[in-house]
Amino acid sequence: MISLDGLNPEQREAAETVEGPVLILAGAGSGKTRTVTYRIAHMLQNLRIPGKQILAVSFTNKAAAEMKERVSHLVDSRTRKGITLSTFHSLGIRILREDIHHLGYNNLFTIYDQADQMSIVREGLKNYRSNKNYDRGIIMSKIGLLKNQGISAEEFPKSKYYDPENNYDGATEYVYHFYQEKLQFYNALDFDDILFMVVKLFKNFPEVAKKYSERFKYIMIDEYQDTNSLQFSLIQALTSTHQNICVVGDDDQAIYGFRGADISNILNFEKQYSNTKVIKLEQNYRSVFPILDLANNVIKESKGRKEKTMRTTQMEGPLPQLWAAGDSDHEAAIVTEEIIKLQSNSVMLSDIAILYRSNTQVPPFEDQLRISQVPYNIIGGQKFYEKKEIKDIIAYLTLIQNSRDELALRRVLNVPNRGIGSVTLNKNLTLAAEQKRHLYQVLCDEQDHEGIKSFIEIIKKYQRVFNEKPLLAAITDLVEELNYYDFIEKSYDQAKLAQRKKDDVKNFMLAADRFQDRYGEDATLKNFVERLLLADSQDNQAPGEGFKKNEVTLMTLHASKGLEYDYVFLIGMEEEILPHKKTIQDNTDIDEERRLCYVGVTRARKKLWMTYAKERKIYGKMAPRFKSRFVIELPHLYKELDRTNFGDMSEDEVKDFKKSFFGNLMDSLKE
Ligand SMILES: Nc1ncnc2c1ncn2[C@@H]1O[C@H](COP(=O)(O)OP(=O)(O)OP(=O)(O)O)[C@@H](O)[C@H]1O
Ligand SMILES: [Mg+2]
Repeated sequence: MISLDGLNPEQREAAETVEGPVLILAGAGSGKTRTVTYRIAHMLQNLRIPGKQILAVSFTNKAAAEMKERVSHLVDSRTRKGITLSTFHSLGIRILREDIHHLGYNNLFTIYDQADQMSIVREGLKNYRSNKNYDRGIIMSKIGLLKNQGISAEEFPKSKYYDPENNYDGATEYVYHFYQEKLQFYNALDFDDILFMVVKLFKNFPEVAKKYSERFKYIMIDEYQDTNSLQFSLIQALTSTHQNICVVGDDDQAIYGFRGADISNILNFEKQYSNTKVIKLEQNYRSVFPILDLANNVIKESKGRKEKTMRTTQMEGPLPQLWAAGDSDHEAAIVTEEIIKLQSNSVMLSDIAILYRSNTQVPPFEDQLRISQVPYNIIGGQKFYEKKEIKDIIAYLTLIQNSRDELALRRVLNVPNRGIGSVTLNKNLTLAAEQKRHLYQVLCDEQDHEGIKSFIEIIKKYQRVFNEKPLLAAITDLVEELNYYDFIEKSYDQAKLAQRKKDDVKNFMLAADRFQDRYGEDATLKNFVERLLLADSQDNQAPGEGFKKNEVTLMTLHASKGLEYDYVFLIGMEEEILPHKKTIQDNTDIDEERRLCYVGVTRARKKLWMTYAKERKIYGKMAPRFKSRFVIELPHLYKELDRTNFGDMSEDEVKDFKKSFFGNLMDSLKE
């Protein structure tokens, strides 16, 4: 038996109520996620509910991985076998792999990333006859937003989102059609398609929806305040045969409105599901009183919220600090210095996080941490899978799996060089278009071109090899067959650079190796490629990774949701960063920025630092900066320190200081 003694009476009630709808609406750090974890353990171990009937959905891969880990501490692997703990996206992919054929796609579809998406939009715009210059990014994000509202290209002109006066909408309509047709032809989906297609599938084929609803008899959703209308439709479909749904969330932490999340999903839950048991949690177990006090006061000003009270028993703790830095480099320098101090007081680096509003704040911190040899990990920042060499290999793997993927095909057709120039390519593209066939099929018929013949041979050969050999062995063979290391060496003049690229490829192999270790028989090419493509913006973990390393964590406020750290640095606490410049200019949802600030503050358990720079380079020019409005009203709740070293230096001294600072930086970059 699992004991539920680790829960307070309200949490316990939520964990024990497994039949019927349950809503836990409570503030940060009140143990919502912990309750879900214990609830799962209770169902598995005490009620003997088979794992395959349980579905728990988290917001990010990292949060899902944490939940998995917590459950694995509570119940052994046999008891939890078959359970689904995932994100909406991985759940969606699983469903589509099983059933997308109903929609006319093949189950081995590829998932396109942003670069792939952009190149199709570009092509679409080229076809769109207009003398106007349209911004691809705007069109791309319009399409994404539409998909998140469940609106197809056909439905767009009839929807409330269509404005005939707006000439972007005309272009978007055209490109949306073009884009969707191409994707289907290539047997590919983009990220937004995943849930879009699942909802379409469930709508058009109710018997498929019923199958999943009967499979997942017990459903839990964490961070429910950030679900959008597609996710809501998905949940409705999954609960069409029962009402065993438990959602947990906090309206004060709704931070994805900009991506179409709809806070009314949580606020109206009781109306959607009659007889909902509502549970409130008021005890905060995470943060010491001074941090909680600041958080409560930051969020108090937010409009239209459900009033909540939060108490803690951890009354003792240092006051949060607000540091003024000279500029962004100085901000990074004082934070790094403090981290080194913490480290020398035996604090684990894995208990420290640096949180920020936007990725543009990261470079000075990366530089400082590297110079100071403090190990760090940037969540969602490092674009490992976007490096050219890695993308090439992934393209091979994707193509081996889905030969209809024309983007992957075109990417590597002549990599390494096989003498297939653009003339040859265009000839075959025209042929494919004329015959309405896939480029790959057309190339398969090629008799004369040696380069094409050898390319097709490789793809065909490895379609076999990946079926016969374990993943790592097959990838190793492929890289050798391609002479890929040679190719890298020839492509880069600088030996060092070539070496670095080769190391990237080796790291990729290590990732495959870890993946194989972790997933054993399930480490198929299909699953591996999927995991690679799912490493979305919030999550750059290499596949198979996920163990806590002793590194400082750097991530955006958005990515930090649900996580906690003993020591937290909230950087760039200034106007035009938090709140973001765009929301100030458009005077849109400043409250969403406020909630973001609340999320940041409530990540800290023991101590919180906030920093801002008095000056910052904006578009290459130094400009004065000001403390964020979110804290300016609350000076009694933190200790303010002016940390500008430049305070009593002469101008020349400042110059020298900067020169020596940047000198170090340049040296370290040269290393
Ligand atoms: N009853 C309890 N006894 C001891 N510790 C608890 C209890 N409930 C929660 N905690 C601890 O408090 C911390 C916060 O819990 P948890 O992460 O579940 O909160 P949350 O409500 O999900 O927060 P967030 O809104 O930030 O996601 C965790 O370290 C958790 O283990
Ligand atoms: Mg949580």
